[in-house]
Amino acid sequence: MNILTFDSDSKLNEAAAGIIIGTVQTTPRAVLGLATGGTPVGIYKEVVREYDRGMISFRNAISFNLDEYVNIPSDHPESYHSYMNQHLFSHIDLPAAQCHIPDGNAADPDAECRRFDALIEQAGQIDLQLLGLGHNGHIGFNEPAHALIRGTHVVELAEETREANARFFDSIDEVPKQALTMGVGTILKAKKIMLVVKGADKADIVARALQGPITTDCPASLLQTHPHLIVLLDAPAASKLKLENLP
Ligand SMILES: N[C@@H]1[C@@H](O)[C@H](O)[C@@H](COP(=O)(O)O)O[C@@H]1O
Repeated sequence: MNILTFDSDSKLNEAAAGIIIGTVQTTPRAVLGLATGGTPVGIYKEVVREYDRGMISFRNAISFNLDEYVNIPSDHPESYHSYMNQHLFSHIDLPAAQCHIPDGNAADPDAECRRFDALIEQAGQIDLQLLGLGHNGHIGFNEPAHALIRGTHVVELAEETREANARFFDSIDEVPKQALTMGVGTILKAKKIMLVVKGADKADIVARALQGPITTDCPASLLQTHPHLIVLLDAPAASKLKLENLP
């Protein structure tokens, strides 16, 4: 595990964007696993800035998003389809046919999950998986549970997750109760994982995820088992790590 801490948001975003861009530049048909939420917004902005400077083309890349809410129209401003278009896809030359996000409105959600997994399988391994971290330790929308699911599946969102994401909606009643999410098995199969966490409110969960026991109660703790995990933290998010125990 490689942990990097940053004293400014812009340096963190530049470093994370640099890792994404480096992967696309050095991998012939790079397969990117992409994330949503507040954390990656500045990273995508930096990627777009480099794209605008002519530093990178995504023409040959393929992307898979981690998750999508169930039952909100894909053009709803808070759907992850809208998020990705707004923050990344509409600004770069990644062909629409090569961007994959689970369809939260599929008539048969289980079939949609199998379709999504088959597409990932066909594309080969994910070269770089970008991850944020939920306050309860979720990755994608894999919530704490007795057992975690390997592939893409329908998940009931934890109340704390709905409360955390209510800031993006007019009220908590509008936050969907379910989502489709890539499973932890797929996430852990990525060749490289980049976990990005910002803010003092995540300091406790960062310490649990990276230095606590490996347990399904904190799905992000499974990342400790990954051979190529790079963690980018701002100083507040890193503040509860025990420096003497850093790997
Ligand atoms: N499903 C997403 C996750 O992929 C994200 O990493 C996490 C943290 O989000 P944020 O970056 O807004 O704190 O919660 C969301 O609900």
